[in-house]
Amino acid sequence: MVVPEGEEEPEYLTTFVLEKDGVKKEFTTEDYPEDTAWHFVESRTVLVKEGYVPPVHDFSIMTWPDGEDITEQVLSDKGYTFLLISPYLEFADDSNIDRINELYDYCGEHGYAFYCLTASGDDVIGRWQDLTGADYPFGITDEITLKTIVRSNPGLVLLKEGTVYNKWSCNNLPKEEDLNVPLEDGELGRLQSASRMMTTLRVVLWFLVPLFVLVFADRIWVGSKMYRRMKHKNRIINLLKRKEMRKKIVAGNWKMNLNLQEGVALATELNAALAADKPNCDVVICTPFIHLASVAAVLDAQTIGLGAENCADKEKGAYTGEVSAEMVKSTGAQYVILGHSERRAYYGETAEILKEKVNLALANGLKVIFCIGEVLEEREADKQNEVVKAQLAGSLFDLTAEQFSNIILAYEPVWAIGTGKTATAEQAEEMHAFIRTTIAEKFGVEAAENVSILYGGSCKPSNAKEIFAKPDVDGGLIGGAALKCADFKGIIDAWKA
Ligand SMILES: O=C[C@H](O)COP(=O)(O)O
Repeated sequence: MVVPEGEEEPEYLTTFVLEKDGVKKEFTTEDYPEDTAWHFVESRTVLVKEGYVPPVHDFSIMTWPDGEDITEQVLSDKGYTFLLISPYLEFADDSNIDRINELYDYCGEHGYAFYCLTASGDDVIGRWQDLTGADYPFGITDEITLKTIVRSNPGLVLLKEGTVYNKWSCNNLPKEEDLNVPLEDGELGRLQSASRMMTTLRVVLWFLVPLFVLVFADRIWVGSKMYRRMKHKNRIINLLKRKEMRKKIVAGNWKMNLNLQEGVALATELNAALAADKPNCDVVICTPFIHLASVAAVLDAQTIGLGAENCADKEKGAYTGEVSAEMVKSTGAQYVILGHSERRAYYGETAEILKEKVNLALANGLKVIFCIGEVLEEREADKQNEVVKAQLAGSLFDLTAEQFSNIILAYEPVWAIGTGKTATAEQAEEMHAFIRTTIAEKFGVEAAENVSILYGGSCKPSNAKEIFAKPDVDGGLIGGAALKCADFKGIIDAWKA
C-alpha cells in the first residue's frame, strides 16, 4: 500500500484462531506457530491506530498454510492481482468453478497474481481443492472484511496497487472472450471509474444522443409546421393580392326567360342602378340572341358588358336556326357563354363541339365564359376533379396562352344550378383552387393567376359575399337572381366592402 506523503499509515491487528488437539488458541502474525499440527479456525482484523484510509483497508492476507503475511506485497503490487473472495468456501457457489480455473490459467499466462482469500479452515480449503481442482494459492483473511469486499460468495476482485479496479459476482465473472487480451489492453483492466465513464458515455451515446436527436427533430417538425402555416398564410395573402389584380366579374345569364320588352326593361333598370351606384367589379349580362342588339343600345358599355348565351359551332352557311359567333359580335356583344351544363345536357354539346365554338368565338373577338362542373352522381362518387379537368382539357387545352387570356371560367356544380342548393364557400374554393392549378399546369402560373374563375349555382345576395371572399373565387355567373335588378345588384354589391 502506498501511503501519500504527510499521511500516517494505519495499524491493524489480525488475530488467528487455531486449533490443536481440540484446543483453540489465538495467535497474531508475531507468534503464529510453525507447528503444522495447529489448524486454522478463523481470523479477525481490528484497527489499532487510525491513519490514511486506503482504497482497500481493514485487510490482511496470511498465506495458507504457511501463515506468511503478504498483505503489503499484494496491496503494493504494481501489476494486477485477482482475488477470489470467499468468506466461507463451504458455502461457496461452485457452479462457475471452470471459469475460475480458466481465469487462474489466464493469470498464469500473463503474469498476474491470483489468490483465493477465505476465512475457512484447513479442512474446508482442502475439500475445495479436491472438489474443484483449484491450483491457485489461498490466503486467510478476516471473514467480516471479506464479506464487506464483495457480497457474492465467491466474488472476484481485481486489484492494482491497492486500488480495486473491478469487481464481479460469481454469476457475472469475466467471460471467456474477455480473457483473449491482456488486462492492460482490454476493458477488464480499466479502473472502474473509467469504466463508469465509459458507461456514462454509452448512456450518452445510446440514450441522450437519440433523445437529443428526437428533441431536435421535434423542434424542427414544430418549426416546419409553423413555417408551413406561415407559408400557407402567406400563400393566402399572396392569393388575395393576386386576386386583387384579377378581374372581378358578376355575369348574369338570363337563359330562356324574358321577352324582348322585358329584357330591355331589365337592362335599362340595371343600367340606371349601376350608373347611380358604380359597381366594384365588371358586370356582364348574357341574353338570348333576340335581345342582344336592343339591350346593347340601352347599356352603358363602360359599365355593363353584353354577351350571348351560345353561338354556333359553324362559321356560317346553311345552318337553319343557328347564330354564328360573328353575328353575336355584330350586335355589340363582347362575350359569349359556352359549355353551359344545360347546353351539354339538353343539346348534346360535346367537348369537341365546344372546342369548335370556343375557337370561332375567340376568332371573332368575343371573350368566352366557359362553363364546367360535375353532376350530383359524379360528386357523390368523388369524381368532380376528374370530370372538370376532362372538360377543360377537352375544349380548351389546344388554345395558345394568348387565346386562353380571353377565357373566363365558370364553375357550376350542376347539382346546385337552379336547385336552391349552393356549394359551400369551402367546396367552391376547393374546386376553384383545383381549376387554377390545372390551368397553371397547362398554361403556366401567370395564365392561372390571371384567369377569372366565377362560381355559378344558386348564388344569391345572401351568400355571394361569403363565396366571393374565397381566394380563388373571382365572381359569379348568376341565373335566377339575374332576372331581378335588385337581386342582381345585391350580388354585384357583394364586391363592395
Ligand atoms: O348560368 C347560371 C347558372 O346556371 C346558375 O343558375 P342559378 O343561379 O339559377 O342557379
